[in-house]
Amino acid sequence: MEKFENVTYFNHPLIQHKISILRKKETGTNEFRHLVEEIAMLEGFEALNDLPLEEVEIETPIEKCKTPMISGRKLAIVPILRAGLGMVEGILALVPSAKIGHIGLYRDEETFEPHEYYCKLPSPIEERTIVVCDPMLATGGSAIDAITMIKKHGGRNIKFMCIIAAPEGVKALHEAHPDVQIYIGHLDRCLNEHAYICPGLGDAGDRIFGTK
Ligand SMILES: O=P(O)(O)OC[C@H]1O[C@H](OP(=O)(O)OP(=O)(O)O)[C@H](O)[C@@H]1O
Ligand SMILES: O=c1cc[nH]c(=O)[nH]1
Ligand SMILES: [Mg+2]
Repeated sequence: MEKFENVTYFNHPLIQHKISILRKKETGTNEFRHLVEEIAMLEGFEALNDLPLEEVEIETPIEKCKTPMISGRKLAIVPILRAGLGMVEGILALVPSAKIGHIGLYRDEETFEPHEYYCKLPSPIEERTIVVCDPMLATGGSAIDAITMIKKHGGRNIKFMCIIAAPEGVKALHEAHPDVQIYIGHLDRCLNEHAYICPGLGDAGDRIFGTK
């Protein structure tokens, strides 16, 4: 797989271990949901390592002092529905004041093309750091369309966070949006004839919500 400057792969053992449990077909809905949330928090810890700080004056029980606090640009978390919803609480645990947008996309089962059914973003979107999340980056079509939509609304500072990616999706997303920082829990082997990630974990939305 070609190396791209804007792509971060997590090799932390805790993330890798949790992803392995996610993959198991016997992992049930409740455990699956908790794992997705925990992985999102661990990835978010790294993905948000460039949030700007400012020195703020506070008073400790001992004396007044200046101390760093997160400042300036505000955060928007934008899950791609449905499966991206599973990652929101994990990121919110790190930045509870973040605003949340939603982009509704589903992939046509035959053409694998994404179809939009919802878009609501917090304003002013152009002043926010935006974390788009979706556990799966397969062909890349959904992530590409979601980010195109956000840019049309004025979003500029965009990060994309996923749990499992296929090489095809990473390449396509990088080529379509080279300005977007991409965070990937694990890079899998390839896509199959149904555009599912191999070995993957199956349909993330169905596993999070217990559908199908
Ligand atoms: O990279 P792509 O080839 O576009 O595939 C990835 C998309 O497919 C899944 O969503 P799905 O269409 O299954 O919708 P759901 O989350 O509602 O189940 C997944 O959560 C991504 O959004
Ligand atoms: O493997 C895949 C591909 C797309 N969407 C999923 O949920 N899983
Ligand atoms: Mg699905």
